[in-house]
Amino acid sequence: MAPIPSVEDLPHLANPLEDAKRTAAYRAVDENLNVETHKIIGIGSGSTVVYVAERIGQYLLDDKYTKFVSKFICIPTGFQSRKLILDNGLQLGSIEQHPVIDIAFDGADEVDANLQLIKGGGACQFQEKLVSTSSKLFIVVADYRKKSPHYLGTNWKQGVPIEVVPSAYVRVAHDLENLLGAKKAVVRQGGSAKAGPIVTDNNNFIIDADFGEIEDPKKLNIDIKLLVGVVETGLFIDNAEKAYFGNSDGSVEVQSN
Ligand SMILES: O=C[C@H](O)[C@H](O)[C@H](O)COP(=O)(O)O
Repeated sequence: MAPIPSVEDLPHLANPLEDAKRTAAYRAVDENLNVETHKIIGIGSGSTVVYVAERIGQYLLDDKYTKFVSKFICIPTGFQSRKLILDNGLQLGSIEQHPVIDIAFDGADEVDANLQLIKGGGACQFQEKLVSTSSKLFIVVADYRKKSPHYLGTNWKQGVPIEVVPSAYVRVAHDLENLLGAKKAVVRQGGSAKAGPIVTDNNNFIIDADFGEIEDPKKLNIDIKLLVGVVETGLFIDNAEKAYFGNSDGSVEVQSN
């Protein structure tokens, strides 16, 4: 058993960007997780939420908190997330068993001034949105690159990730470009890791649709959802409560509505 290390005392990681992610994630857990009242915990996907799971694992190892954290049930958002939960000694549960979640933590690809998000850079947005919208509290953790200076689509240039049924990818790409005005809508390929499209944890494809700067993400989200063949968009609207951004100087900026 070991007491939780304070963020300030931690040795720097080799990569300053990882330091920024870790500081944001640790602060977000320390300031929002209530080990006595929270029990069902949503764990997102990506490289920043790794530090959320790590921090919660540190609470598990601290005598003061073990009796609470050992009773946590953590709800994953995909294969990587499940492994994060298990690797940190936490109890794994399912959203079928726990459709109401107390608090969820996850990363983001971009955050605008209204706390609207683009997510899905890692192709996990369907289960992430299922968990984040089933949670009473949803906290975003990110590094400084993710805070948009303006609209969504300003810094994140890869397009809005959209999960689609594989048989519908041609139709959805056509509709995104011809009905909704996407500059381009391209199926995400596996590159050198996999010949052909990547396949999500839900056995679907991802289309990345470039809409440039998105002035009205709420409307765009609805318009995309109405297209036949769309499973879920990477636009997370009116969902996040707060966002923690780790900066390269070790500071953390907190955005809330
Ligand atoms: O599909 C992946 C998720 O939406 C991630 O949370 C998002 O891409 C951010 O990932 P990272 O924390 O690695 O920047």
